[in-house]
Amino acid sequence: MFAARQASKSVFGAVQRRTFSATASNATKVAVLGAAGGIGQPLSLLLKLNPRVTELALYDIKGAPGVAADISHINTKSTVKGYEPSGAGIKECLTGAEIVLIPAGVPRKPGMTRDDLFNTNASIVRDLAKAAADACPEANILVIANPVNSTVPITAEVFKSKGVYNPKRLFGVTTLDVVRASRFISQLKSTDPATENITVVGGHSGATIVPLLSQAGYTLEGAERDEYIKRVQFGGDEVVQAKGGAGSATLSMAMAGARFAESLLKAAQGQSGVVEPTYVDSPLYKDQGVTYFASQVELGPNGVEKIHPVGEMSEFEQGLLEVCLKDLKSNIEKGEKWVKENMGN
Ligand SMILES: NC(=O)c1ccc[n+]([C@@H]2O[C@H](COP(=O)([O-])OP(=O)(O)OC[C@H]3O[C@@H](n4cnc5c(N)ncnc54)[C@H](O)[C@@H]3O)[C@@H](O)[C@H]2O)c1
Ligand SMILES: O=C(O)C[C@H](O)C(=O)O
Repeated sequence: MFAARQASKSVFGAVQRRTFSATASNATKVAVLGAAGGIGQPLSLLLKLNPRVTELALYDIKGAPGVAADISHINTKSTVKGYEPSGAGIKECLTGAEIVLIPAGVPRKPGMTRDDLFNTNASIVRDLAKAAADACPEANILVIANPVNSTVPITAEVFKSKGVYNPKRLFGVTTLDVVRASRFISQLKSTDPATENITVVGGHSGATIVPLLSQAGYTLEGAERDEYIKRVQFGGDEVVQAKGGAGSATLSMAMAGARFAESLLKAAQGQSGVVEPTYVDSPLYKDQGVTYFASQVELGPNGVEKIHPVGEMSEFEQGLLEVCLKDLKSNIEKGEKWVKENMGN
C-alpha cells in the first residue's frame, strides 16, 4: 500500500518533483504521543501499515498499551509497543525515535475556536516537548495539537531552553488544509481529487489558512469564491458541528498526519524532491514579526531542505495573506510569551 513508487505523487498526493528508488530497509522508530485518542488510534494504524516504519512507539496518559496490543496483530513487520506514564514511560518511548507525532491534547467543541484550547493544550505540548528534547533531541517533531499556530512556537522555545533547538526538525502539521482545499475544488470543478494539490499557506486556523487557487490555474468569483475560501478556512468547524460535541476531525487528520510522516520518511531515506506544505520556523515574513509560516517546504534527510517562497498571488489572495499575517503574529507571540512565563522545571 505504501511501497515506494516511481510516480509523481505519493499515495497521499504529496508532490514529488523527482523520485529516486527509496527503500524501506532503514530502521525507523516513530513515536505517537496521544496515541489512544481520536487521531492517535487511526494515525497509529496507518503508520503500522507503512513499511518504512520499523518500530512504532505509542504513548498516552491512558490506553496506549491496549491500542498497541491491538495494532501489533496486524501482519506487517514493524514492532509495536505501548507506553504509559508509569513503567518504562515516555523516556523509553521516545529514545531513538526519528519522528515524533504529537496529537495529544483536547479537541474543540461547537462554539469554540482553536485558540480556546490554548490554556489546556499549551501545557500538554510543553511537557511533551520537554520529554522529546531530553530523550530524542534530533528527532523530527510533528505538532498536530491545536492551536498549531501557537503550539509550534511553544515547542521551539522548549527546545531552545534546553539548547537543542534545530529549526529544520520542527513542523506544524497543516496537511489537512491542503487535503481539504484539494478535495473541495475537485467537488466544484468535477476533477479527480487525487490530481489536485492546492497550495495552502499561512497557519492553521480560520483566516490564517490561505489557499492559493490561482497557482493551480483556477479563478473563482463572487459567492462561489467566498464559499470556497470559507469552507477551506473553516472546514474544521464543519466537522466539529457535525460531531456535535464529540470532538473534531480525527480520521481525515490521521490520513493527513500519516501522509506528512510518509513524506518525511521518504526524504530521510534518500528520495529527493519531496515537497509538503508545513508550518515551520520561516524567513519569509520575519521582517514583519511573523517567525513561523506555512508554505511549500522541500524535505530532506535533515528535515527542512528548502523553504519555498509563497509565489505569485492574485490581488484577492494578497488581501487574504495580509489578514493572515496579522492574526499569525499574535498567535505566535501568545505562545512564546506563555511558554517563557510558564517554562517550569
Ligand atoms: N493540526 C490539525 O490539522 C489538527 C486536526 C485535527 C485535530 N487537531 C488537534 O489534535 C488534538 C487531538 O485531537 P483528538 O481528536 O485526537 O483528541 P482526543 O481527545 O480524542 O485525543 C487526545 C489524546 O491525547 C491524550 N493526552 C492528553 N494529555 C496527554 C499527555 N500529557 N500526554 C500524552 N497524551 C495525552 C488523551 O488521553 C487522548 O487520548 C486536538 O488538540 C485537536 O484540536 C489538529
Ligand atoms: O477544527 C479543529 O479544531 C481541528 C482541526 O484543526 C481541523 O482543522 O479539523
